[in-house]
Amino acid sequence: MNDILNGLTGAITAGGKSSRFGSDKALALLEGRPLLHHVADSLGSCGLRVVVAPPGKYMLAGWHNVPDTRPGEGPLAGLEAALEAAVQLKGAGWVAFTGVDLPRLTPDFWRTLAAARTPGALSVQPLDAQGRPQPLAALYHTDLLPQVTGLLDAGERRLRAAAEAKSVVTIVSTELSVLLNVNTPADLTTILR
Ligand SMILES: Nc1nc2c(ncn2[C@@H]2O[C@H](COP(=O)(O)OP(=O)(O)OP(=O)(O)O)[C@@H](O)[C@H]2O)c(=O)[nH]1
Ligand SMILES: [Mg+2]
Repeated sequence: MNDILNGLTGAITAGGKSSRFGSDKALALLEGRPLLHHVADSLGSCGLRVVVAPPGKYMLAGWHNVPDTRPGEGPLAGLEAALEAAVQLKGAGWVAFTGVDLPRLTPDFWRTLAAARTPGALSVQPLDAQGRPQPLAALYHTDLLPQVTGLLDAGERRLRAAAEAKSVVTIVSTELSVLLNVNTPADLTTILR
């Protein structure tokens, strides 16, 4: 089958400390499976798949383990590592980028983002329940890599700074529940309600 996701690199940034969760949330179970596996399933059709994490920390069959370029510096640094890996392993193109803690993402969510790309766009981001772009479940083009590196070198750490507003396409997600984000144990309980 010709799946639009096949042309994308799927990337999960998984180098966080889970300080609010209290234990490694990537391995926390939802419906009997680790959050990391739920997220990985949503990106399973991507032609290349990378997880940015310390070497050997997670075992994901079919995924390349890529180490952080700047360990502990947050998800913007995780994006830098993911874009670098995508360029090295596949060449220039689009990366579907997310974290370990959005377990309700689906392949169709990513297909909707992929279908919304426009010429000249460098990122596609869904609007959350508050109408704000959610940069942790978004597409980024590898052309952003020099800019992301420059931002990090200048001290920027906010993921939402990765792409300028004029190069971001935003989409209204029909199913906002796909963006449910687990930061605390209570968030996980809420998801199950
Ligand atoms: N590769 C990488 N990923 C990171 C880093 N910091 C956070 N992340 C990931 O970014 C995503 C969203 O971050 P948070 O929700 O803040 O997760 P966290 O940093 O583990 O949790 P807190 O310590 O509670 O903030 C998660 O998938 C984290 O694993 C980092 O330094 N490197
Ligand atoms: Mg954090």
